[in-house]
Amino acid sequence: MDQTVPLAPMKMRGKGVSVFYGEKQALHGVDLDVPERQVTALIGPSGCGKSTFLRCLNRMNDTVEGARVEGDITLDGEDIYAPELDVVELRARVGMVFQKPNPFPKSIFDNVAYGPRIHGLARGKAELEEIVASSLKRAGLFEEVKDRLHDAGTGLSGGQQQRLCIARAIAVSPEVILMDEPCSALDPIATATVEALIDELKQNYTIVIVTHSMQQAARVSQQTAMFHLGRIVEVGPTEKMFQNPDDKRTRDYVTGRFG
Ligand SMILES: Nc1ncnc2c1ncn2[C@@H]1O[C@H](COP(=O)(O)OP(=O)(O)OP(=O)(O)O)[C@@H](O)[C@H]1O
Repeated sequence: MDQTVPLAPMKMRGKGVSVFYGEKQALHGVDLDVPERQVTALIGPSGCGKSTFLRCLNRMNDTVEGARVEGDITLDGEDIYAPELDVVELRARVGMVFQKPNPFPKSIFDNVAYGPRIHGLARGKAELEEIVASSLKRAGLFEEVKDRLHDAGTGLSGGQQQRLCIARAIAVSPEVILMDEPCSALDPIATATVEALIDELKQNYTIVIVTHSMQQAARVSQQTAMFHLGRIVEVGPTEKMFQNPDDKRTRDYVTGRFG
């Protein structure tokens, strides 16, 4: 089976990835390559391990008590589980946007400035302001908030909050952005705005998105991986996965017949 989308270099590679939560094995030897500057969608029925795999890509499972990860995952060929690797640095390179918008209880400005401040990315006030403005612009939010940057981030609408969280992720110049059902708490209009943004962001970032919406996977991704019971049953170019999948489980799932 062809596991890759042709011509794109691989930004991240997972090989034989298994994850255990205590005694329970949630992933069984998953292989998945993530092409650079493309959107990879992870799909599959609830509990099949999509979020678990996503969290392996920036070692968020390290924060889950009792979780153990086996196998190899590389970023630009570097082992992200190497003992000497700085996890804080890794999470700046591989950022994350969660299901529920989770702005800090701080101003819009401070939400975006948070990462650059802790990573020492700005040499002064003007540079920090520039990073905040450009991150908000790239997240498609600047025009809506430019006159109230010092208001609370939590006062924004759900869709605006999610774009604020995307701006916060972008502000530390990540290379990869992981998104765990980023639109599940949003209405259709805010969803369309975030999807358009994802499409634009792929020019500069590699994106991996977990989604339950088949329409969303089809609209935003170039590569799709179908998970089932902790394994990948099929991975390929999104168009093929939706129009002519090899595996019956993929076919049933993308057409809504999965029982
Ligand atoms: N912190 C945890 N402790 C114990 N088991 C967990 C934990 N997180 C996930 N699991 C289990 O691991 C399996 C995979 O879960 P995961 O959340 O990765 O699936 P998913 O495909 O993302 O599901 P969903 O689509 O419902 O979000 C499930 O059986 C789940 O119950």
